[in-house]
Amino acid sequence: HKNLPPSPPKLPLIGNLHQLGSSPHRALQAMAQTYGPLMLIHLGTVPILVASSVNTAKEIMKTHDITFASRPHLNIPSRLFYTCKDIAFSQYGEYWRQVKSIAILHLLSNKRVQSYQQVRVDEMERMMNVIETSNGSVINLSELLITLTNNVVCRVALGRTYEGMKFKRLLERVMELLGCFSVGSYIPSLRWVDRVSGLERKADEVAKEFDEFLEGVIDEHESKNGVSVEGRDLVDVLLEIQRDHAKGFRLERDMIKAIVMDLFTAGTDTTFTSLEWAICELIRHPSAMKELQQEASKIGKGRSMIPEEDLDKMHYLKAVLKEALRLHIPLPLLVPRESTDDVKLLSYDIPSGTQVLINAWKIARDPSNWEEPGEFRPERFLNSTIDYKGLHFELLPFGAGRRGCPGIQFAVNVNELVLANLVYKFTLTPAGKETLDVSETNGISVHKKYPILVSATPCC
Ligand code: HEM
Repeated sequence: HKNLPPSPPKLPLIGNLHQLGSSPHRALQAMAQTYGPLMLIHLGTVPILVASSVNTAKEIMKTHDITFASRPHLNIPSRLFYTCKDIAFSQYGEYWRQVKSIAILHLLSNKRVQSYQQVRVDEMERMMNVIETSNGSVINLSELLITLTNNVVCRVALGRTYEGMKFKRLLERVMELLGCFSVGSYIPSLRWVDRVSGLERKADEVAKEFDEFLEGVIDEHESKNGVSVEGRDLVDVLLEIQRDHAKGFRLERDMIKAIVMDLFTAGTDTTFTSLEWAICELIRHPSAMKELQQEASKIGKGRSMIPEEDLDKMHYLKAVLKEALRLHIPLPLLVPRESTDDVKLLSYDIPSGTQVLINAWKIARDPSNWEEPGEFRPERFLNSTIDYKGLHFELLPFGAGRRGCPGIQFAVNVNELVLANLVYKFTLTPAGKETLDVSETNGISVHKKYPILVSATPCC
């Protein structure tokens, strides 16, 4: 006798799986037009609640946040993250609380993020030098931005950079696998499909390679007894907590590796993606680019770079980054959640154990929340109090509530510094149509399909 939310008709065994296609956030947007802002779809035999409006997202992530604060146990994340001993995929409870607070205290708090200012400046300058020495020939800006975000996270978490394609390719493969659909997670009787298709094997191979890399990092830290190039880094802190058994919390080696791996996958890809989209939209909108360059030269006043202290005066810069995050939410369906109790949502009965997706992408492009939602118009944020920190449910690129992203400040500080200085120092001219193309990749995070290729000439 339960009053369940409306559901689209489903096929036996596969449910609505066939309707999701390669771009689930778009398919779910279309389904919500018919079935409403709170619908219950079925992926295989698993019911999934999909929220697609400000009101329904708020009910889940604010009113009933604690009920929806867990994550479902999924096959691929479990294989990659040491049976979900990381932060993002671990179930709600004491373990998650402990590891999240360690990551915040030692890596992501405002104070810690401020302390990495020199690392950001070094890496930004290093990138500017590469651009400068290109002497106007075509460069792959996307590639440079990935290296920059990777290096920043490596230096503060691991104490030094690990450059080279092998590491970058490994991270890419983790993100690809997280975006793959595991049949066995949704149709238990077809678990064998994941084995036959090679998905489980690929996940195990990547997990093994990452594990070897992380073992090397930990050995390096143990042998130098905690003194790294950058001073005390996150791995040093985690090893210290492991030795001390602080507050009776036992941090095992697998947990350390899962936490570090999580921060890489959650932190580098999303930060790079949002910066790449912002630059792409600026190149596509020369008047917005001009406005931002004028602001940059006013604040820069002919100095060699715009320092971080001055970024707060750059209101248009902040508006550009917000607008890019609105139009191109890096994780369009956020990270799946799961309820841990029966709950009444609006007038519907939602049973304990229901998986939940929030279609933040649809909400950020909903004409009832935004004027001309498909247009890139940074001005809309100039006289608006709407922010992305999880209090305004029309803009949720970082999620909200207990499971909201703890890395907002980390990402924003990198992106503001790099974008401000890039447009301050260079005029970017696109090389070829694909740079302006807004096609997206498929997967858990949505990238620009084609890299940004530009020639850069110094601004006088
Ligand atoms: C523009 C950049 C970023 C975006 C768009 C982003 C987005 C998100 C989203 C949507 C979630 C899930 C929120 C939810 O379920 O409500 C999340 C979780 C998380 N993010 Fe970020 N993130 C970014 C940068 C970072 C950075 C730089 C770090 C760390 C270095 C980070 C670490 C995490 C972690 C650890 C979680 C899991 C939180 C939990 O489950 O309790 N993120 N992020």
